[in-house]
Amino acid sequence: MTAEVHSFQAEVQQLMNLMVHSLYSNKEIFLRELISNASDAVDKLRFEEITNHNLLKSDKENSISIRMDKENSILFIEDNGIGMSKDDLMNNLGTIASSGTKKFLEKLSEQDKKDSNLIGQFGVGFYSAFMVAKKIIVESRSAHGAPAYKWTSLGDGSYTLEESAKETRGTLIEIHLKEEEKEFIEDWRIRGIVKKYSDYVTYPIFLIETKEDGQIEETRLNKSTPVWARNKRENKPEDYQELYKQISMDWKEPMLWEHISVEGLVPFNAVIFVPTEAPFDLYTRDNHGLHLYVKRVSITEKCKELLPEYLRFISGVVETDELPLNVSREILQQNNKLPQIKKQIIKKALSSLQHLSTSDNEKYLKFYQTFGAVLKEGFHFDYEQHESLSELIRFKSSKTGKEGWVSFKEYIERKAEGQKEIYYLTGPNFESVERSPHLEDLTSRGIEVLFLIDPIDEWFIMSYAKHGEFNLKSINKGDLDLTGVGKENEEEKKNEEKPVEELVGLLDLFRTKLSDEIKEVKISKRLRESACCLVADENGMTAHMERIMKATGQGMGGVNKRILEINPSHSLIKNLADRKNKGTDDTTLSEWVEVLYETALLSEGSPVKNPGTFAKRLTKIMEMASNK
Ligand SMILES: Nc1ncnc2c1ncn2[C@@H]1O[C@H](COP(=O)(O)OP(=O)(O)OP(=O)(O)O)[C@@H](O)[C@H]1O
Repeated sequence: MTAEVHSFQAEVQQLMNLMVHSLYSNKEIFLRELISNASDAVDKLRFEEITNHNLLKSDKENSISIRMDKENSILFIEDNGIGMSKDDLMNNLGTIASSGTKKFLEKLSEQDKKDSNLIGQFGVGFYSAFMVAKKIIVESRSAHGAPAYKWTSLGDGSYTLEESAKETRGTLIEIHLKEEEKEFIEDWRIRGIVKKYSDYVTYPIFLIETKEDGQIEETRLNKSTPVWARNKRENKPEDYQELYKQISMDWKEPMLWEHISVEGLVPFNAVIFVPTEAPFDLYTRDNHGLHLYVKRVSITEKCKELLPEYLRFISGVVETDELPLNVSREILQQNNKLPQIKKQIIKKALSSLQHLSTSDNEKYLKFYQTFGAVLKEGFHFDYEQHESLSELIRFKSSKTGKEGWVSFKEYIERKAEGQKEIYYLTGPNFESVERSPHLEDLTSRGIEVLFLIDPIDEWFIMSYAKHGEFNLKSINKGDLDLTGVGKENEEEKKNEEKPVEELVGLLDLFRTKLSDEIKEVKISKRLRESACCLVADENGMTAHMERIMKATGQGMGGVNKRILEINPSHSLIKNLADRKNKGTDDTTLSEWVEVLYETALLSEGSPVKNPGTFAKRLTKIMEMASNK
């Protein structure tokens, strides 16, 4: 039978060009990728074997073997796993199977493509073998029994398919090494690579060598028990690092790992990892989860039932013997043992983060800057963990400066005299809240204000209104009574004693003039330097929240009116009150009132309704002032 010629899908060709022309120095990872595929194939076989007794049998134990033909520089990697039919070969090795790889390719800019290190960071599976191969032959027979097929490619845009005489189930891959990559035919090199990357692989990896006397020698290269099932003391840091690379496709070292062995009611072993950097799909990923094994059989790679969404940056492996082997993915959702394992995993993950925060604060803050916003989602979804989560979150504040951080604990330790609430201000970024007029009185009293500047914070605060005995109090919402809190302020005392009658006329003017825009005008207790500011009702929506709602298409129209607070000791307010009381023409005063309101809008980061009119009014007022 003649071979059929097929073209690769465009993206595959793109990926292969990347591989073939890659200057990536860590080419040895190709073997890790092929071994990982072989191990997956045996996993799949074992999983299917439980329910399907008609699969082709193998006379060897489930394993992976590596052989070399030194004379012709060919490396053979063979497994007796599930194998591939002709269609499988076309679908798996002619298109891009993994959607992650596809996204990776889409994400690569032209500039990035020149950065060969990305290859290593991502781990691009089977095709990485083209970094070292001038030709690859894959002979495979599906365990379902269809005839075997042979796939051949030079990595040049096409591949051929023809029937093969292979009788045993599984896959045999021939890597015809490029002239300059012959180091990979040396057995010391192969031993080293397997040890380095694939020591944890569940199935035996054999090196098969023909000795000078013709004897065939089989040496097992990997350890027999996977990392998670061994005693912690037997494992070296490198064991965990390698396991991480295998399961996460992340080339960077993990930031943190935790080996969990639980004996109780539902015994299980697990290793969980926190990455150093955020995966590109951290906010969009819906395929988070842990790799679940039951009695060494891989059940599913992303078991969502084992990990809450707010810990979706964690990857890892869980093995338990407490589930039936033939557990289907649907049954997993109803299984009552998984929630118990999940609970333990959450507990361990949070406590190991807590431990990191006390043992290496710098490293913890790096973690927090990368994953803190995701962690905060937990306040909404996991009431039970509020206490542990509250120990883990950090804030910028009026005292930390832009680079610093403060925890709830530190905040409370340095609270001001008489302080019974935790004060916070929400906003889109540090700059916008740092100079907010709402801070003035608090700052002058030496009271620290937390800056809630993550987009998620408005939701966080809805789910977490109290920390211990301290209510969390927004400083731009409702009344703010700071009597007796922090440093007493002489200025403040004077204000309180001051009669407000002289402001009545001006307040009325504000009310009539701005009745469409604001809910109320009040005398402020929170201002020192600014003439006025806007605040939300106790239960109302802050300007920041309103902007978020609008951005997410849930605008509230004109319904959400705020309160304008004016500073009775500000000379501008005093002058305006004087003018009003002396009966100055309302139309001129109205202009001032409008401009004051508009500056309050600008200082909270909101746009003015009509910038052109605002500019004209301001110019007119400046002109009047300059004439004096
Ligand atoms: N030894 C093998 N036995 C059976 N199927 C295999 C084997 N090697 C590869 N495959 C099939 O080819 C597919 C593509 O492999 P490839 O390594 O490119 O991607 P992947 O393993 O799915 O994803 P990743 O990008 O995560 O490595 C696999 O999903 C699998 O279905």
